Amino acid sequence: MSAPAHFIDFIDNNADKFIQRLADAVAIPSISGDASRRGDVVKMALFLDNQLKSYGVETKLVDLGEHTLEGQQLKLPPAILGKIGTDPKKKTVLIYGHFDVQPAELSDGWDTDPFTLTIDKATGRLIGRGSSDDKGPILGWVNILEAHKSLGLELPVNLKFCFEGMEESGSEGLDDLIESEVKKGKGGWFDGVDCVCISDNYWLNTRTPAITYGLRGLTYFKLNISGPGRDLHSGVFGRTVHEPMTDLVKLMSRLVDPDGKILIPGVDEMVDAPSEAERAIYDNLDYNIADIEESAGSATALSSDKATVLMGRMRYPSLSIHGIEGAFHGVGAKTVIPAHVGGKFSIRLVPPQTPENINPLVVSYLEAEFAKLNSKNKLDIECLHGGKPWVENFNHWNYEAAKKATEAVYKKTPDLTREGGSIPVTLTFAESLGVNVLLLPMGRGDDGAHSTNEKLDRSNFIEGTKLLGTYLYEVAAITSKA
Ligand SMILES: C[C@H](N)C(=O)N[C@@H](Cc1c[nH]cn1)C(=O)O
Ligand SMILES: [Zn+2]
Ligand SMILES: [Zn+2]
Repeated sequence: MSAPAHFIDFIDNNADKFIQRLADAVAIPSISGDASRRGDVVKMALFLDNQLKSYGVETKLVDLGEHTLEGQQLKLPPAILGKIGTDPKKKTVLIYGHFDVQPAELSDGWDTDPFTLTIDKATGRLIGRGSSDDKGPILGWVNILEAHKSLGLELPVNLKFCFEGMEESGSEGLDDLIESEVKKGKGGWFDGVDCVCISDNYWLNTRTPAITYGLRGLTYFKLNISGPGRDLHSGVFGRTVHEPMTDLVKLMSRLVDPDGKILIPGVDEMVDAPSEAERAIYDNLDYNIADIEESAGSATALSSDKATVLMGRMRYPSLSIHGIEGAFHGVGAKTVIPAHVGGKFSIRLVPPQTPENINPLVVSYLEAEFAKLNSKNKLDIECLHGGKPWVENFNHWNYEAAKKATEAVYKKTPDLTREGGSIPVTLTFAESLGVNVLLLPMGRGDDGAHSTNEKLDRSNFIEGTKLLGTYLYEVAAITSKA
């Protein structure tokens, strides 16, 4: 059963209205990692809740409790649970997405205000923070709901929704919510779910749609080094006291080599080498070094071998150094010795790695390396958040439906990929609901999620909405035959 032609026509005919809705969403700076923006994350939850309700979804906003951020005790933004349709003859698909975004400032190097959706008429790019990650995809689902309500068309499946506002900050509170709903059994919100679909990642390149069966996990650290009672004058105290920044830079330099090799003993070693057959999967993907260099904006790939680069993203761990809190970073030449600095790095994890088996290796290595510095400063190691990796069985009707939908909308066979990023809740859904989970991306490999000038191409938003809608029809068609 392919999607009805009038559904597809509705999407084409209402494209400008859908883009305006995306502009309204992008205008809310729902940055979960910034305490001063917490009100905006809540505003975004209410915006989305209102949209869902207006197209017939029964929703509830769930209070997830409190957490500490930047030394403040804050209420977590509510999660949105929704449902529409209870036909026992239909499959029930659970849709997950997130309405929070990464931080963005014009001064980071954006060409336009990150929270004003800018439409580049020449390229069709819809530029703004969250356009691709993940406001465009979640509004894709809203577009589908609007189309069905306006056309008086019955949805081909029952839908449940779980949208959160903390994904970019470790999905705090969400696992507990899912587990408590699952414990309720029959009356629980997720009761009766047959499969999960998440649209929150990207194609490998700019040409070929993808379906995704794996995500890396994550463990995120902050190394706090403190010593002097306050910031000091380097002319007065240089070569006089142990300097936190000097210790930190030394420690951070011992984490990873410039070629990506992780220097913490036992981390790289935990992952097996690929078989010839597995290597062939990467060799055969529609991807080349130019794709990564184009999306990175530089000719700096770690290897000229495509399979090596792809495996670096999909099936090996990686360690990235993100920044230093408390370090002098402004303009000018301030001659300061910072008193406290916090170095931030994270490790992307692949099976069998988990935060539980990796964190002790990280902590004992850093403590030993710090001891070698003979510094009188103090080191405190904080793990900010983490999540486990996930790999799914793609020989399942859920993936078959996504493949058929991709072929129907894009007239192309999708790349079958593993994503280098992380969505902590994915494994929780897979394990606690015991159902198949699929990632069906909307955006392209050069969207620049988390980066400056993040964009979603107009065609990806519109064709992507058709793709997500068609997928629901394909789920209904395949499972009615089974
Ligand atoms: C893949 C997804 N769209 C995403 O961007 N996930 C984030 C999750 C995260 C964890 N800490 C901060 N953000 C990612 O992979 O970085
Ligand atoms: Zn993200
Ligand atoms: Zn995301």
